[in-house]
Amino acid sequence: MAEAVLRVARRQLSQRGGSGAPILLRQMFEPVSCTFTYLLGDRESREAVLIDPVLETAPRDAQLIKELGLRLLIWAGTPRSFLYPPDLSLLSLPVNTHCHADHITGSGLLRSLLPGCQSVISRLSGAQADLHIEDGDSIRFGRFALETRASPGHTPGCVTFVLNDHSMAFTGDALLIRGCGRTDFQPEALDSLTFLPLPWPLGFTVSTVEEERTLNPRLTLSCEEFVKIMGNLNLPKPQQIDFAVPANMRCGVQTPTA
Ligand SMILES: N[C@@H](CCC(=O)N[C@@H](CCS)C(=O)NCC(=O)O)C(=O)O
Ligand SMILES: [Fe+2]
Repeated sequence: MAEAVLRVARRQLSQRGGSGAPILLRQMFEPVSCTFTYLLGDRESREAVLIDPVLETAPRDAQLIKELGLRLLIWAGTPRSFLYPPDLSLLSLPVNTHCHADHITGSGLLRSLLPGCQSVISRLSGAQADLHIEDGDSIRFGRFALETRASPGHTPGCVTFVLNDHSMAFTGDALLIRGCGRTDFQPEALDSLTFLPLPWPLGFTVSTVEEERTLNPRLTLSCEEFVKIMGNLNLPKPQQIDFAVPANMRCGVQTPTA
């Protein structure tokens, strides 16, 4: 069994890094699907995790990981916005990480570009991966760990990753800055999302729970109002959905394209 698998410990939500060490953090952008990819690393052990890689930018991410002298343990399917929460009670409720509909994950290609790294996604996503995680699982990298919080709503398999010092949360499409992910892909998940009502990104890349609670218009809606609004967004289908979802159910493209 690979080391990365062993590093995913079950039910360790209360565990903290406690080192106070500064984490290596890079936020990267993929402009076609407007996806943020996050690289988190431990400067001491050089172990790293990549959240939400995109197929087209996987070579960029692999190069950066090599340039920084990092060893990628896993990638993790997830978010496009992150929060610095003064109060994590909101985030202990459904937020997200999921099988994407707007782009093909870069995870399959990264497995080829960085041999030894392993793909990770939630079991509830139903997608293939080297490693499936569930609510409460902790993904360790060096002195840090990401705690997995189930956050259905945008999709039933969405999860949010909370850094174990509780300084950051990677929420994905369920909770966007001033927004939230659409709920018409899997409407049965809507109930859970009503706890985290929100609107849409305005170009911001970082926010806080307090800020969203205050400034995110949908946080003040009643459940009924929220359900009504989400049911009447009438958004067009994501352009890549018809081939991105089937590909992502197989962990993306498995071999480098010519
Ligand atoms: N135009 C984009 C798709 C836009 C879209 O549907 N985004 C999703 C998140 C990605 S699955 C979403 O939940 N949007 C919320 C909203 O309020 O728009 C494309 O064609 O890729
Ligand atoms: Fe999505």
